[in-house]
Amino acid sequence: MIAKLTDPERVAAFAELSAWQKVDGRDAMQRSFRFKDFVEAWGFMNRVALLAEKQDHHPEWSNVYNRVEILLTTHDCKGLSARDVTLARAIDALVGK
Ligand SMILES: C[C@H](O)[C@H](O)[C@H]1CNC2=NC(N)=NC(=O)C2=N1
Repeated sequence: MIAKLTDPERVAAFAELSAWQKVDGRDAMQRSFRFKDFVEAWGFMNRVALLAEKQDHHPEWSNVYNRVEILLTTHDCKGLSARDVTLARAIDALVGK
């Protein structure tokens, strides 16, 4: 069973992943992305989907035209874990931050 992040790990994670925000009422992190159009947004989602499969860790997300909302949390521990940090880092690397 994967462990939830400790308080110091949580502080470090949100400091490092500064584009990600805490979520009201859930132990999760979220980030919004905006692209030129749907094709760009969909291309990004394809890349994230491949990362997620490779990491066996899957986002909760939605898309409206050129916007993509991603929420990361770990269902296995009902909260944030190191898996979310790893996936968030990889997603940030896809968009160059
Ligand atoms: C069986 C499979 O490895 C698990 O269900 C994985 C798949 N993807 C997952 N994704 C997320 N976000 N949380 C999980 O706990 C999780 N568990």
